[in-house]
Amino acid sequence: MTVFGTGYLGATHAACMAELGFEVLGVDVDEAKVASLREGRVPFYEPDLEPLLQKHVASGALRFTTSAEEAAAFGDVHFVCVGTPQRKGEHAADLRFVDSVIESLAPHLDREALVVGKSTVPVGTAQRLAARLAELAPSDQVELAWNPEFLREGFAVEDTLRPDRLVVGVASERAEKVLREVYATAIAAGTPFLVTDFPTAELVKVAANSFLATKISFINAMAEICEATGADVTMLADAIGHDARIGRRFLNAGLGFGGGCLPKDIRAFMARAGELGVDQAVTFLREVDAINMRRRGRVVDLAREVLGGSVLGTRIGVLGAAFKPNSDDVRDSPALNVAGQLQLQGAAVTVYDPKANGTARAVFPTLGYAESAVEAATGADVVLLLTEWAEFTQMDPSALEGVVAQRRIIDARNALDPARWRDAGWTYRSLGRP
Ligand SMILES: NC(=O)c1ccc[n+]([C@@H]2O[C@H](COP(=O)([O-])OP(=O)(O)OC[C@H]3O[C@@H](n4cnc5c(N)ncnc54)[C@H](O)[C@@H]3O)[C@@H](O)[C@H]2O)c1
Ligand SMILES: O=c1ccn([C@@H]2O[C@H](COP(=O)(O)OP(=O)(O)O[C@H]3O[C@H](CO)[C@@H](O)[C@H](O)[C@H]3O)[C@@H](O)[C@H]2O)c(=O)[nH]1
Repeated sequence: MTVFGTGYLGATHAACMAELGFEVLGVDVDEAKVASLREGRVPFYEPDLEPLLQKHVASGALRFTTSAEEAAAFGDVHFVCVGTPQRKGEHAADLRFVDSVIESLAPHLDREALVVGKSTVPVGTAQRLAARLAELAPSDQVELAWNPEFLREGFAVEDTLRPDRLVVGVASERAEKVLREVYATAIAAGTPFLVTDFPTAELVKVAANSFLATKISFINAMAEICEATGADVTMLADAIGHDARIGRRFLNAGLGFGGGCLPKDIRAFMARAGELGVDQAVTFLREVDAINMRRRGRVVDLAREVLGGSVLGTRIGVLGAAFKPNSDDVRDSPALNVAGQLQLQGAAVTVYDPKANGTARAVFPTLGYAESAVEAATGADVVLLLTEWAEFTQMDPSALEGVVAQRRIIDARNALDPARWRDAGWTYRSLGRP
């Protein structure tokens, strides 16, 4: 089989398919990425992925190329894992990479093949691509299926090898049969395997991400109320989370969601609903987005408040740049956004992230970068915890004693024990906790 796109999703999928016993060819247009993967080096940080890559590159089960023609000849199942980012200045998804895979692959498909979309796309895309595939492929035994992916960064390998469900949108029993063979290991282990039509499969993905985003913004809205009343949003989340119908997961209030998925997916969903004339069905997502973006401003305001009204000329130590821990991904990162806003307002900002300094520097070269939490906090008038890496949440306040200029900390992820910091003489502030 082949995997088009070897980013966070595709590289993981390719390595995991090799782990399941398939011969896999990864395809990417980025020559540097392909060169790195060929040497067994994952060009981003994802726990557990590199050993898997190295094992299967070494055995020859996993190879990489930049040639779509080579891929067409290599396999009968072709996964599409390329990016579908937000279009510049718009809410809609940019589908040019998905389109280009079909345009480059289809003309070489001269025998039976199944093209399986995994990228997150607006509903209706699969039907359009299936028609294009039929137009371009020399063989009439070429078909499309849609198999959305639900993996989380930081747990990508585990989620791929042991998914909590598999969803396949198919147009024929033959396609279903092929996908049952591909996922035989997970199915045998009891993973629910849901067979749907194209639009349902596409919608399952955006509905799931919309629900997760809504859950986070719901608790962040409660955090705003807690701040106005002196209530504690963490205890509130614990209490409502005990209701099994609600559940405690994804109720961590704080700086809100970012990354390459939730923000752009809810926006693309709104744009698509607008095109379909059903925008009213998802106008609540506008509020979900707005609540989420307000969290970033709230942290900047809190920093200003703690610093006596202005950040101008102050020194700020920032812990975390990635959009979440255990990842080096800084796409739409709330942490970097806050760091950038504070710098724009005149603070000297020094950032430290255990894995994301490099990716952060590439998009935000003007910020200061440190090699450790202590270095970032050196001389700081306030320290901001913006990504809850274990390295930060387990830190003892004494580690920064005598390092900072002022013992002030803003815990924007509600990830520290307030008593521990206050008892050590720190001014501790968080979002939605007294
Ligand atoms: N990152 C995640 O956790 C995750 C999880 C589930 C779904 N998704 C979805 O998967 C898709 C990919 O996301 P990602 O985070 O891996 O993106 P990414 O930007 O990390 O990777 C995309 C890759 O596709 C390559 N590419 C572009 N055009 C190509 C072409 N014509 N042929 C071959 N390769 C090409 C790019 O060079 C890049 O390496 C998106 O639709 C995303 O919404 C991502
Ligand atoms: O209680 C919570 C949980 C998460 N977040 C934030 O939400 C964002 C997204 O987190 P998470 O969903 O864990 O990360 P992703 O790797 O982006 O995964 C989401 O997006 C992927 C791509 O579509 C999907 O496959 C996954 O199922 C979906 O969880 C991050 O900024 C988190 O800090 C919170 O603020 N509070």
